[in-house]
Amino acid sequence: MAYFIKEIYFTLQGEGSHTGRPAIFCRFAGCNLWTGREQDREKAICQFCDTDFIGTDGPGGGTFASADELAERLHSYWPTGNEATPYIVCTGGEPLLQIDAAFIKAIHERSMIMAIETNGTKLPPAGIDWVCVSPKAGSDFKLTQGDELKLVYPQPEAMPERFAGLDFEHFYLQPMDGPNTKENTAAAVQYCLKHPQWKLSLQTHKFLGID
Ligand SMILES: C[S@@+](CC[C@H](N)C(=O)[O-])C[C@H]1O[C@@H](n2cnc3c(N)ncnc32)[C@H](O)[C@@H]1O
Ligand SMILES: Nc1nc2[nH]cc(C(=O)O)c2c(=O)[nH]1
Ligand code: SF4
Ligand SMILES: [Mg+2]
Repeated sequence: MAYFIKEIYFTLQGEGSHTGRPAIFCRFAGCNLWTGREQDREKAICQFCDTDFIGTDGPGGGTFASADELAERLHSYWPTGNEATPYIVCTGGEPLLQIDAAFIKAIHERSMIMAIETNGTKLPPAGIDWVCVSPKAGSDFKLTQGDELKLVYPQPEAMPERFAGLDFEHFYLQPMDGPNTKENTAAAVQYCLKHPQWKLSLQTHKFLGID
């Protein structure tokens, strides 16, 4: 199977449990909750997306003919001469529209760790090492277990109470970035203080000025 990749880059994980961890980002093209075109945003299921995931034209992007070819390319982004195990974050767009068993196998054959960021509308194939689920209001939410649930806050039809009982190790609120970032951040802080099951996730890469 071919894989359509918007961009590949090496940076620090900016969000959630692994904030600060060096990671190779593999951004899959395409999403099932928005076309990615500005003129379609208003009628999209997910309307607050901060990401360009259309096409394969970003840095390191392209069409990869096989799982081995993509895994090999990802591996080449890890700095040589150190002991740490390469850590890959698959995101998008929606990575579970494309990730299959062959790709997971190709990652593990090269002794790399595979994490995903997903909207939770598709069930993942077995074997992914770290699953971060970020539910979206109005979507057909299916993935009720994983390592970390990272809810963008606030979403009136997807408030934290709906997700607090699900099978995750970590529960995060991530303030919705946009015209009301400051108010959303203050509201997320207040929610966490009242409901300490939830922790705050900030998009640290945005204020660090890294990708
Ligand atoms: C661009 S999405 C790609 C992965 C997947 N489609 C998803 O939604 O989880 C990566 C992460 O960014 C979050 N995100 C997107 N737009 C955001 C915004 N405006 N403010 C805060 N987080 C946002 C998503 O909820 C998700 O956790
Ligand atoms: N540094 C950095 N960390 C991230 N964590 C999740 C991201 C994403 O877009 O999925 C992201 C991103 O775009 N950049
Ligand atoms: S589901 Fe994820 S990639 Fe798709 S539009 Fe929403 S935030 Fe963006
Ligand atoms: Mg991002």
